Amino acid sequence: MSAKINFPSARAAVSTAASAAATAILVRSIARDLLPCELRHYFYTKFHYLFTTLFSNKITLTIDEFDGLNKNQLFYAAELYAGSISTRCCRVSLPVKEKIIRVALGGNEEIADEFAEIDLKWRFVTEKSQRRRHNSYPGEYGGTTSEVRFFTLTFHKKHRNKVIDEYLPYVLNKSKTLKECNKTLKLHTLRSERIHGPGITPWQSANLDHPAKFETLAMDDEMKKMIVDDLDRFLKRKELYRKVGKAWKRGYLLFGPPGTGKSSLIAAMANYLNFDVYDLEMTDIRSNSELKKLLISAANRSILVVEDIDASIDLTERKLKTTSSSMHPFHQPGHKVTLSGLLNFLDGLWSSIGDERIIIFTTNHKEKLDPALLRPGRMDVHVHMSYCNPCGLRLLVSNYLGITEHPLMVKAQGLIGSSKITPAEVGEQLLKSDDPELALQGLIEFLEVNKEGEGNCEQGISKLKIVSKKDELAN
Ligand SMILES: Nc1ncnc2c1ncn2[C@@H]1O[C@H](COP(=O)(O)OP(=O)(O)OP(=O)(O)O)[C@@H](O)[C@H]1O
Ligand SMILES: [Mg+2]
Repeated sequence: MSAKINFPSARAAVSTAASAAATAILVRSIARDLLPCELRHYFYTKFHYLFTTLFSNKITLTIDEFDGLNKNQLFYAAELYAGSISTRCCRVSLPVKEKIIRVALGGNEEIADEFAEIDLKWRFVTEKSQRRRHNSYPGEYGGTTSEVRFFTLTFHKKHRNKVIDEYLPYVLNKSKTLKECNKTLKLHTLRSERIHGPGITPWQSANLDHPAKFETLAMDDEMKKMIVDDLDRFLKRKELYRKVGKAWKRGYLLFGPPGTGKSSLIAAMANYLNFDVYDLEMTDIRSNSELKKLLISAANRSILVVEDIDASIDLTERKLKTTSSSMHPFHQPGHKVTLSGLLNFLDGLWSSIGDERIIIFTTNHKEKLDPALLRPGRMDVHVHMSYCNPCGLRLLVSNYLGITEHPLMVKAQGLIGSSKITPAEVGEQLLKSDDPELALQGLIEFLEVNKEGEGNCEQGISKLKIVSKKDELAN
C-alpha cells in the first residue's frame, strides 16, 4: 500500500499564502483600529508572558524607572551598567552642564552578559502610555502621553536567587564606580528664591572646574601629607565609625590670613576626593530649621563649606545667654542660624543626617571662635595656612614659570623668609611676565619693598602702590 500525496500546484500555494497574509493584515488593522493602544499592549504582554513563562525555562525581571513616585535606583544603575557593556546599539547624550558624554543601551536593544557562569540578557524598552505620566508630552490621542522606560533582565529560572542576591548588588556597585568616574564635580549654592515642593531642591549648582590640586598648593609638605593621609583614612573607615557609634563625617578648620590658600585647599580636597562642594552661606540661611532642611537635601560624599565662619554667625550667643536676659533679635528662636544650631549640625543629632561628609570652616581669625566649636568631634583637624616660605616659593615658581632652578630664585628665597607675603601675592607677581628673569626680578623688588615694612605687609603693599604709580608716570 502506498500513500499518495497530492501537492498543490504552485499557483494555488501562492494564492493561499497571499490570502493568509491578507487576513493577517486585515486582523492587525482591525485590531489597531478597534482596540485601544493599552488593550493591544495588554494582549501583547499576556501573549508574551505565556510564551516566556509557560513554554520556557527563562525568567524575566522588569526594572521600572519609577517605584510609585520614587525613582528606582536599580533602573539608573542598570542604565549605567548596560551602557558600559553595550557594544552594538547605544544611545549617547551630553546632558546640560555635564562634560562627559553618557553612553546607554539603545532602545529595545538586547545585550548579553555573563556572571558566575549565568547567561543574562538585558533589554531596554521604551513604550508610550497614557496611563503613566512620567516625561509627559501632548500625545497623538489629544490627551497626555508619557514615555514608560524599563529594563528587562532574562536568565534561566534556576538562577533566580543568585541573580537577585548577587548579580543585582554587583550591578549596583559597578554602576557606583562608573558614576564616580564620569562625575562632573559641582558647586552647590543656596537658591536665591525659595521654592518649596516635592522634588525641588533648595540648591542650585554649577560645574566646579577649579584647577587647584595638592601638587599645585604651596604649603608645608608635612601638612599636605597629613591632610591627604587623613582623607584616605576617613574614606576607608565607614565600618569603624559605625562600630564606635560616630556619624561618618570629619570636620576641618582652615585658618590663616587672606590669600594663603584656604579656598584653594578646599578645591584641592574636592578634586582629590571627587566630592561635590556645598557652599553654606550662613548669612543667607534664615533659621536653624532651614539649615536642617539644607543638610537633608545635600548629597552624601560631599564637602560642606562655611567660609569666614567668624563673620557669618554670631559667636557671642553663649556669652550673651549667661550675661543678659534680654535677647538680641539675632538669637531669638527661629531667627537666623544660632551657634547651638551649628553645634547640633556638627555633632548633635542632626549630624547623623548624611554619610561620608567633610565639613570645612574657614576663618581669618581663629581666636574669635568659640572653643566649643573647635573641640575634636566638631573640628577634628586644624590647618594653619600661613605666609609663603622658601619651599612654597620654589613650588610656585615651578608652577607659574616652569623652572626649578634660577640664580634669582635663590635670592628671592632668601628674602621671602623675612617678609609676610602670601602665596596669592607671590602668584600675582609671577604672572606679570612670561620671561622667568623679568618675573623673578619683579618678585625680588616686591619682596624688598615689603621687607622694609619689617613684616608689616599692608605698609609694604602701599609702598609698592606708590612705586607703581611712579612707574606709570615715568612711562
Ligand atoms: N598656598 C597656595 N598655593 C598656591 N596658590 C595659592 C595659595 N594660596 C593662595 N594661592 C593663590 O591665590 C589665590 C587666592 O587664594 P585663596 O582664595 O585660596 O585664599 P584664601 O586663603 O581662601 O583667602 P581668603 O581668606 O581671602 O578667602 C588662589 O586662586 C591661588 O591662585
Ligand atoms: Mg577664601
